[in-house]
Amino acid sequence: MRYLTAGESHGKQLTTIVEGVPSNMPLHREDINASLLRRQKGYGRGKRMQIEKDLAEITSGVRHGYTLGSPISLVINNDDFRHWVNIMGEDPPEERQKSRRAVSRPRPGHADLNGALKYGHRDMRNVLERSSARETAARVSAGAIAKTLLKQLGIDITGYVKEIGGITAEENTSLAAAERERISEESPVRTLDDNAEKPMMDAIDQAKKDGDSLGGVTEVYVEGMPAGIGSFVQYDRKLDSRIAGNVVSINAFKGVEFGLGFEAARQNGSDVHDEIAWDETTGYYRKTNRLGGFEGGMTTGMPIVVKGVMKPIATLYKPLKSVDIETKEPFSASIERSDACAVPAAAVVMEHVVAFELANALTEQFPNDQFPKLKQAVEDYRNEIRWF
Ligand SMILES: Cc1cc2nc3c(=O)[nH]c(=O)nc-3n(C[C@H](O)[C@H](O)[C@H](O)COP(=O)(O)O)c2cc1C
Ligand SMILES: C=C(O[C@@H]1CC(C(=O)O)=C[C@@H](OP(=O)(O)O)[C@H]1O)C(=O)O
Repeated sequence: MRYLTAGESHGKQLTTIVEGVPSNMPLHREDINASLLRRQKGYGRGKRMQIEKDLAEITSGVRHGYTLGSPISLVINNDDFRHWVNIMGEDPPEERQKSRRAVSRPRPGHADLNGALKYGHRDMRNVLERSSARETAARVSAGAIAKTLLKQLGIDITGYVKEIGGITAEENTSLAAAERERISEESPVRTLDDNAEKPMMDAIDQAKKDGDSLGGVTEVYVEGMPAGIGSFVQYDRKLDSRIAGNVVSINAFKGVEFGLGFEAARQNGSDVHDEIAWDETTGYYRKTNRLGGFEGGMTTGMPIVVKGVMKPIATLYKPLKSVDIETKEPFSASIERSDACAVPAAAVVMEHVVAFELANALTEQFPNDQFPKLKQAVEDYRNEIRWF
């Protein structure tokens, strides 16, 4: 499976094309829209999210609620486009086009300057429009299709917030614990709007007051992946590395950990590796899951536990210094709107990005044009490895 996205942040719409989804898999736009709605929630987001109401329209590849095996295309409208027609429209009236100011002031922490240098754009709007995390809505729509596939194979995946601005979700009341309990439900990632997460919300409020922003740690937890998915035989077939690359491809993500992650560097081997056991119902399993579900680039059959690190939002009300590319003069970046913290939304994005890579690995390992046959092949494999 693979997908491509297209679309500018304030352009007309986002487009996603997903290829390689087998035929005869039930798929409903409601499932995709539920995911999109979750991505829009979360304490700390700016005014843009009040304007958008993300809904995906399936424009090809699905008929009467089943996939056809042909490419699935999806479109999501940018409701904000109506405010940007003169700037982002294909054919704005000429007099307005003349009065339109080029963006010549690159924002630190964004793609603006590097993208301008690379593509030769003196108007950095040509960079920032596409580099915006608006694109993550399209990625979630692709991931929602993958999640539908995984769910029908008995694989549940959920993403949640672990940490914001150095404040960790407490284990007992945490988003993590609550989410794990509800893992097989529709998994509405909590949106930092109840008392358990009050310290995080306070920290976001304080950052906002200070004109600052916060990052954090998100975690994705996957149950039900059979052992042996991925491969050790070639570097680019290692599934953990493919997941890591995909996580870091999300806007503002700077690091990934599996299981104990960086903590493993500070432990003895006997406190890091997971002993192997077997019983009739489960087959092989690990007594602990400190490695987070991967050994040798392949799944172990234990839950996959992967964390992502999101840097604080780059656009700050407390302006950072930069240089105007026309005058070469320094300036302080001023802004009109931005998120103060997008970690809850990013947890949903990460969940969908990981889901896609898992679905991709499964369809590679059990290639079949027809979903019911793929499902049977996965079931046969599960039975086979239980008694291996
Ligand atoms: C869901 C989400 C929302 C984001 N919202 C903003 C925002 O409002 N302002 C901002 O400066 N960056 C925001 N970002 C991050 C930027 O898109 C990102 O930092 C920028 O494109 C540069 O890419 P890099 O940080 O991966 O190097 C957001 C990221 C995500 C995942
Ligand atoms: C539009 C989304 O996120 C945007 C990502 C983003 C950025 O710089 O990445 C900047 C903000 O956009 P704007 O400049 O229009 O306020 C966010 O709202 C979204 O998540 O759908």
